[in-house]
Amino acid sequence: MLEEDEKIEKICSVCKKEAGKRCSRCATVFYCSAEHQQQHWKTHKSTCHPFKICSNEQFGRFLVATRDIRAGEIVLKESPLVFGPAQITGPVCVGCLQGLEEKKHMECEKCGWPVCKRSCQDHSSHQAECKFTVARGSKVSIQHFYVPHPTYQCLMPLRCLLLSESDPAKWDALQRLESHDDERRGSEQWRNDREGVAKLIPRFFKCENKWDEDEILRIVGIIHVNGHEVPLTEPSSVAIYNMASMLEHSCRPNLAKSFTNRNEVILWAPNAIQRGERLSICYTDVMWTTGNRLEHLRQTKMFSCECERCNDPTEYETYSSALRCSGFQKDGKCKGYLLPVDKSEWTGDWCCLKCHKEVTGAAVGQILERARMDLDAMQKHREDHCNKYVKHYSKWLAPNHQFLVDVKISLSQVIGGNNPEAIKKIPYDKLMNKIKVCQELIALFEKICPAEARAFGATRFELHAALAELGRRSTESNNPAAAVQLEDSLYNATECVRMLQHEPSILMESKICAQAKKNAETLKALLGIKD
Ligand SMILES: C[S@@+](CC[C@H](N)C(=O)[O-])C[C@H]1O[C@@H](n2cnc3c(N)ncnc32)[C@H](O)[C@@H]1O
Repeated sequence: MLEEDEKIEKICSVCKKEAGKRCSRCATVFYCSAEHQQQHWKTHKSTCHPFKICSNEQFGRFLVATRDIRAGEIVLKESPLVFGPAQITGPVCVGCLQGLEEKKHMECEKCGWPVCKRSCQDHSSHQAECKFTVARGSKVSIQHFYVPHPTYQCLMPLRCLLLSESDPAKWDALQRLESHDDERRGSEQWRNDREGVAKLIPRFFKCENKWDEDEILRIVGIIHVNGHEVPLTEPSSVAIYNMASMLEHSCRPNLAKSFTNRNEVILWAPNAIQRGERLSICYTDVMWTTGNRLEHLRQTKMFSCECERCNDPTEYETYSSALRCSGFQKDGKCKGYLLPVDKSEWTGDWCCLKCHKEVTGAAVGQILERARMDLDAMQKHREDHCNKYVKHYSKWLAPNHQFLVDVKISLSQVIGGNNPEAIKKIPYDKLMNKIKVCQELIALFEKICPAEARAFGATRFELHAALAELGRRSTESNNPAAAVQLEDSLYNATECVRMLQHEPSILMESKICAQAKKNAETLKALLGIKD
């Protein structure tokens, strides 16, 4: 793809004469002189990205790096085309989108939609729907605050539809996004959207002839396929971006996603990316098993993932979706792992990679369902519950299985994590166990999700804290290993900061990052390291 670039005539974007300079930020436009480059910057800066848009039959549009991207570089920072409440949500403030409690809210003076404070009724994102609601002739009246509210399902689609009048340029960009209209038609989700949105909007807003059902359903499809969950409010909200919506999915993506306090998305590269590589994010949860990821992508994004990770049932020999053969055999001796007989059929029969015994899909399903239910029921903030779960399900699940990893992440945080002093009081074996759990998690993340910045950041923080405590104890007992342990702690604190540097101040991760920064300074002083 990029070889074609080499054949492109290098012509100055300003005077169209032969050009010897290339824009170093995007590597896609040329100039004959520094003056012309400077002159062109005003127009060029909005499209100056280190990637270009490509497309093919299978993926539609996708983004490809036009130059080498350094580890840590921001690849794209973008404001949303539109943002609003999630489809299934209790009442939230229509200005800032924060959740509301029954007696602690007010109503927009013009239209009646709930807001948390007066200034929120003037929020720009509420204006078009406010006018539109006023036009229906009566104010909205939200009465029930503790259940998902049906009218809220209409809000995000309405915000999108009203862009055609309030912001035609954004409306055009929205129209170009994939809706999977035909594939969605007839599905359970589509039927719910038809009843809950496409039929409700005309009825509720008294606008029978404004949009037809198919038009509304197409927009709902665009929201499902392209919407990003934004975790800045409680409950989370949804935003649609223009460029970011063109990123393809991979179950081992190369970009990390974060948000600013203003709902901008930040896509950055935790590790270096080579020119010509395709840029990707994960549309589902990278920690899930292959079966769960595939199913979720099929249901919500309408495609069957064929990425490298999905094509390798061992998932880079981590066996993250595997079960243990021993759990299903009477003698319990076989140490092999079970994986599906057919790698694209995760609900079919499974087979042991070692002894080749087969287990029915139903038996596998039963264990997974039980493990999932116990996971939902347990108290993850309790170390004893976590240990009990890990001990019990290690009989059936491979050590890197989604459910065990979920509990091990909790365990890494709860061991000595009650308060800043708690780690000083835990016995040596617990401290070593915390270190072991963190190291195993990091080794797993490096293989299956090297760009999962938040998981890395949080686990690096726990590991740094445990190693600092180990170093402290070693120092007290004159153990010569102390220096290495403290250096290792410093390395993990620094990595934590690197991974969480783009997290917004609203989120806990940003506080963890700030604490890691402080701790790194203390460790440097202790080790006599100067910047
Ligand atoms: C958010 S959109 C990405 C942009 C889209 N390709 C476009 O042209 O607007 C998501 C859709 O892109 C396609 N897509 C993204 N990643 C894919 C992948 N790994 N394999 C197949 N299709 C993919 C699917 O059709 C998916 O529903």
